[in-house]
Amino acid sequence: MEQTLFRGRRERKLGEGIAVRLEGVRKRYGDTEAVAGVSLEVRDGEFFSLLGPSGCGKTTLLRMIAGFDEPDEGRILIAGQDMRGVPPYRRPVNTVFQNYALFPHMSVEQNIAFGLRMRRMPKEEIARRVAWALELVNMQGLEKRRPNQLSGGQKQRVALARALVNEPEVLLLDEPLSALDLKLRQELRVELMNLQERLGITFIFVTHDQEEALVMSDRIAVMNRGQVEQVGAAEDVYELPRTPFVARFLGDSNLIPATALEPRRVRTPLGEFVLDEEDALTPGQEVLLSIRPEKIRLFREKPNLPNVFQARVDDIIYTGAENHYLLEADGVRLTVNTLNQDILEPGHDEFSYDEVVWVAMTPEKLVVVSEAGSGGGNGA
Ligand SMILES: Nc1ncnc2c1ncn2[C@@H]1O[C@H](COP(=O)(O)OP(=O)(O)OP(=O)(O)O)[C@@H](O)[C@H]1O
Repeated sequence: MEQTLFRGRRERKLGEGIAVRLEGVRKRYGDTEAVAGVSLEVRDGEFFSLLGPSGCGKTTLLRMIAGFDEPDEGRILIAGQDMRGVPPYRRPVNTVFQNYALFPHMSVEQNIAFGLRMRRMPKEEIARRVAWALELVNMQGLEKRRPNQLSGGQKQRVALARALVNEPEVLLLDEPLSALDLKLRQELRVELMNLQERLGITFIFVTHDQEEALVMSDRIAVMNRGQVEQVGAAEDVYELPRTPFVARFLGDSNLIPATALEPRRVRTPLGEFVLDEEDALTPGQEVLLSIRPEKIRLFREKPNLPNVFQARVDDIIYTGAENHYLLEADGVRLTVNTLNQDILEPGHDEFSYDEVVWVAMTPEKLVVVSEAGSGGGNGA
């Protein structure tokens, strides 16, 4: 099995084993199928994210791994053990919640020590572990404070320390950064990543924030309506989305309808395109093609490239670091993002309103996304 992953383009070696395995897990609340058949494997030492919009079933899935809820169908295995009927406190996992869930009447130290006291650990061992956990999250010196004397970021550090002090095999994190402001969130992202790398604990991280998932994760499972639509390394799910939902949810995407003429040749409203696609199409097949706004290239003169056509600049949005061009061609609207960067020749991308430009779509950046639910990249 391939064990080398890249996070932020840094090579990471993961363990051989499977920390958490979900097999056909389902959960229904009345008429709502919150989790609709999820199969996944999370590797030992992996930073794994469950990413999806509100209501897609992320929290329900996490709660079932933690043992706060049981699946209606399917199995959850942690470190190879079937968890059916195993209560939360007997599972080798701990959870960090969005709202910290600290005990308000206890000091930082007492909050962190609570789980260890419940397990009747000797006093010296508790003190040693609490000191270790405080140092881990940079909270030394604040051990006597109460939660209401802490900032949001500090509270979340205490919540993290309280979970880590139990030395779980798997740490479950349910939107732990979403209550914090952007700057703090960005700082804590880096801290969390470093901590995870240092401790080697498996993290399962729930978020609806695509950037957070892309930055932090070894792999991401993109969820929609109780199902996993695609699993892969950040670059894979971003560069090669397999469903229209994944293409739209992770960043912006241009979706173009196409009909296959040959396995790697399609007809679109913009002309005939060649594809560089692993899985060949059947002639007559109707698909959607996805291309990211920053992968489309614009030219003044007709370039000698495949998949070129002309379009009119309908609107230009200046966002500081980028220009967003809204193009119109044969009834299709496209968004193109270009960087305003000094290393590029001046004037290379300064197109004007109503200008007719040449557009090129590199075959390897043009991805076939099958309709969701039609077998377009699932689970495991
Ligand atoms: N205890 C419950 N009783 C009834 N319905 C529930 C319960 N818990 C969750 N649901 C429903 O199940 C679906 C999935 O909810 P879940 O909380 O897992 O989604 P989520 O992806 O975590 O969303 P969010 O990001 O908003 O927390 C939703 O439609 C939700 O309303």
